[in-house]
Amino acid sequence: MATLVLLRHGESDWNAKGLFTGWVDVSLSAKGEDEARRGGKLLTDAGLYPDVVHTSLLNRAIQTAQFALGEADLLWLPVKRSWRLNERHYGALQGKNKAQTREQFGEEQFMLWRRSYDTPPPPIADDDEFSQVGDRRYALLPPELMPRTECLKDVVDRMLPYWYDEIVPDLSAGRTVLVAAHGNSLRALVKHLDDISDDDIAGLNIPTGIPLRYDLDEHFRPLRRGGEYLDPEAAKAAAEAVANQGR
Ligand SMILES: O=C(O)[C@@H](CO)OP(=O)(O)O
Repeated sequence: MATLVLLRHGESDWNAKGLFTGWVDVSLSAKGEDEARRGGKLLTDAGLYPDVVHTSLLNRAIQTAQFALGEADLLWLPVKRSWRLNERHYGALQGKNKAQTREQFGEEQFMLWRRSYDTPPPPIADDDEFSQVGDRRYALLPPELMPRTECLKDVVDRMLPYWYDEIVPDLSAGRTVLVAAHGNSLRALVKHLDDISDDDIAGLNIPTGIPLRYDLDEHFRPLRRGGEYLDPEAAKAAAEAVANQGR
């Protein structure tokens, strides 16, 4: 059996302001820092000690791992980072207010962009203030892989190679793996793990800062579908709050 722990970053400054964030590199809010520390405490309270951590290239996930691992006295852990764990690129919606977008385009279009499996928002222009073109952290990314927008299906497609090539080898070596990432990159991973249909994934929301534990069988499939949040009640309330953003 292998153990995987998924951790969505704590609340970011833009989560607090209700803005679409995607690849824009915002920091944790003070509340988000507290959530991340609490996530670390939940790990130690559960006796869960990761051996390795994987993060996206975005500060809010990196900071969350740091705060959580600091709390657990595990700052020394080996770490791997990849753009493949980044948040979904939100295209031209990056930097836009969710409630205003919903008012402007209507509930149906808002939800299609936000939660449908295969409808990406319009692409972002390279000269948009919230474009990542030219960002040094993606300098080694082949230009044809640099997204200008993504739907969840695109995230599944770019995340899965990292799952198979980098995370599964750690799990099969017997390591407990912590993945600190984002609402939509973790939805992509949970969709794969729990084999959730393209339609049903629209209803899945991941709360900030609450570790989600998966014990996996020899085929790296969950022993228990849906895994187990280390604070299930708080996770349920927080997932509902995520679902209701923009309302
Ligand atoms: O703005 C974003 O990048 C994401 C996560 O915060 O938002 P949503 O939950 O609306 O997909």
